Amino acid sequence: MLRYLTAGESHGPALTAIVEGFPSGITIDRELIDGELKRRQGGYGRGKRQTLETDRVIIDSGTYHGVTTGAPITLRLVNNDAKLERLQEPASPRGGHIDLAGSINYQTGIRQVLERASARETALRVAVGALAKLLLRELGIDVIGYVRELGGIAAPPLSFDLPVRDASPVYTLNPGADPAIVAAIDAAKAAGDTLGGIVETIVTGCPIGLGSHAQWDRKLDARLALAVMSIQAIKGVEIGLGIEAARRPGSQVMDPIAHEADHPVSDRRFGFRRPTNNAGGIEGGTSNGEPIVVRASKKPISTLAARGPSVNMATKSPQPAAYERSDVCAVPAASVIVENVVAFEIAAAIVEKYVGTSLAAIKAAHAALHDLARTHLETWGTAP
Ligand SMILES: Cc1cc2nc3c(=O)[nH]c(=O)nc-3n(C[C@H](O)[C@H](O)[C@H](O)COP(=O)(O)O)c2cc1C
Ligand SMILES: C=C(O[C@@H]1CC(C(=O)O)=C[C@@H](OP(=O)(O)O)[C@H]1O)C(=O)O
Repeated sequence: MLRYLTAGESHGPALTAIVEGFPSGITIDRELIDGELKRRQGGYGRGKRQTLETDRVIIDSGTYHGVTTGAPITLRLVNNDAKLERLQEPASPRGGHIDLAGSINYQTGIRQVLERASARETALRVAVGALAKLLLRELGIDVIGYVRELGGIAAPPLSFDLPVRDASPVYTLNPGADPAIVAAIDAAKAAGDTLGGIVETIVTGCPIGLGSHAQWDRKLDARLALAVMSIQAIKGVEIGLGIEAARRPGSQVMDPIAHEADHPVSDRRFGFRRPTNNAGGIEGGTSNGEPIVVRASKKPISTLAARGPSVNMATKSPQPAAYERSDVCAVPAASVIVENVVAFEIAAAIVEKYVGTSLAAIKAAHAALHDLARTHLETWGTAP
């Protein structure tokens, strides 16, 4: 079983993740992991904090001469802005944050709970997902995330007709990338407000048969939804058509099935072709070989420079919500986070399916199960 835990506070000395069950034999590609961390730090609308941090992964365990051993892998990120013990207790809780419910739940101040709830933790989740990508790429599985919509303005969708890597670079919203969206972020900032958006992740190259229909907690769509929904500020998750499916008749939701007799032996889909992908690559909790499409809505950031109404925790009298500094928009960052969180869940499903302790074992099982499925189809109806 591939799993991980994270630890660390936003302004503590460091953030740590322990990844358990990661197979042996995979060469650590630091450039890939640090590249993902850099992508997460980018995007138009981020606040001052990103100018202070330079996220680079430190690997404290689980490798030997740069190759994974199968032992738990410790990933660490240093916080440059480490000042936890010097930070003051906010006088008033911020709506949209853990501040009120968390300090009652844990009987602490607001600082203790907000530090752990902070999306600073998503840096670790990206590092863990990037590690997972090192396994996925060995099997030809690619994961890409991008922005679909920001502040209600549509961004160009990714074309399904092109190989995913060539179709579109990640939509990072550097200044000038999309004048309408950049202007909307600038306007929100000037008003002391913030913007949210919709991000999408597409996984290509998945074998048929990740997840299972047989039990609720083994369903791949359910696992993806849990993982993505757990990301700070994500408020909705869809697979394929998602919510839109409810508005259409069945004939416009169900993906027809065809078969192409003339397909290569290595074809992941054994010649089966689907002209549409409304299911988003998952039917009955199981990957069906089509691209997996996960969409998520990210709420606008709740900490407002214009300071929303709140109350003083000591006197209970009205006092605007606390404000120190904040992002105005972190939707591009969310696209990178969702992408890497999805990558991890796909890798976990791979490790589970192929019961793999090593990369070699996973590759052998991958090939053997493909052959088994092909024989199953070729001899269909002949077995007693
Ligand atoms: C990449 C990223 C950056 C974020 N930056 C901020 C921020 O600067 N200020 C803030 O108030 N919330 C920020 N958030 C959102 C909060 O972490 C989140 O809303 C809060 O922890 C409450 O969790 P919930 O919205 O999931 O209920 C950010 C979220 C993400 C994904
Ligand atoms: C540090 C990160 O995001 C932070 C997430 C966050 C929050 O409340 O979630 C609040 C801000 O932190 P600070 O108060 O230090 O400016 C963001 O900068 C990061 O993404 O690396």
